[in-house]
Amino acid sequence: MSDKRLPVTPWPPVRTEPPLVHADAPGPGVKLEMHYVECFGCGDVDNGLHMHSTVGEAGVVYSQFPVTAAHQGAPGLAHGGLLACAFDEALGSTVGNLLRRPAVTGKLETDFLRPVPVGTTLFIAAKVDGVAGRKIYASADGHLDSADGAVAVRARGLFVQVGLDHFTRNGDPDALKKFSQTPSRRADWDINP
Ligand SMILES: CCCCC/C=C\C/C=C\C/C=C\C/C=C\CCCC(=O)SCCNC(=O)CCNC(=O)[C@H](O)C(C)(C)COP(=O)(O)OP(=O)(O)OC[C@H]1O[C@@H](n2cnc3c(N)ncnc32)[C@H](O)[C@@H]1OP(=O)(O)O
Repeated sequence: MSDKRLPVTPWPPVRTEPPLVHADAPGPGVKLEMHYVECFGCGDVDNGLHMHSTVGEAGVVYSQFPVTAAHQGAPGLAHGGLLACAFDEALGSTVGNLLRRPAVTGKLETDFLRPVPVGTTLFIAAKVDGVAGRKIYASADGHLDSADGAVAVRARGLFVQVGLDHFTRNGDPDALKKFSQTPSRRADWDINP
């Protein structure tokens, strides 16, 4: 397949430092827990994406999105918005777990290169590409049905580090308590850039 459709803009788009994996980050082979039970991407939600992620070598996090009939856009095919959601989850999980810096998606771009049929599983490989202050750049490839299957979707995201008060102030005042109900989550994250 020609790469003519892929972005030609430099990535990351600004000068960055290499990502510093946190000393307490889960290591290769560790299966990541859902970050929040009500998360549409990784939580225990009816018709959610039910994504599972595992830390790989060299700062890569592998996530799987099993595409079901509940995720259709066109008949028999995954909805593009839900595919973008899967990448938001995979990239956010990579940033959150490896850097242990609370961050939200500022920008997410996706290239849909091949259709993703219902019944397939998208194997997503994500990594952090660079950090510039609060700005964290990450990217991922989504492969059809196996880790080395054809690339169907590619994504690039900018995550912006926030204080934990972002979630209590803008969302649920009990957000931190709810996050911490997932056993591996603690409110003792590094919150300063
Ligand atoms: C999410 C859970 C985290 C909870 C933590 C606890 C446990 C988690 C554990 C593990 C995590 C695991 C999994 C996470 C999985 C999935 C995560 C899904 C994430 C989401 O789904 S999250 C929802 C969608 N997301 C939003 O709901 C954001 C709404 N938004 C805002 O809340 C503000 O907009 C904010 C905070 C983004 C920035 O606001 P702000 O005032 O703090 O800062 P400011 O505007 O100055 O931006 C600072 C620098 O970023 C540049 N910048 C910003 N936006 C840009 C853009 N679009 N394009 C280009 N550059 C951009 C500026 O240009 C500036 O750059 P510079 O410094 O160079 O000037």
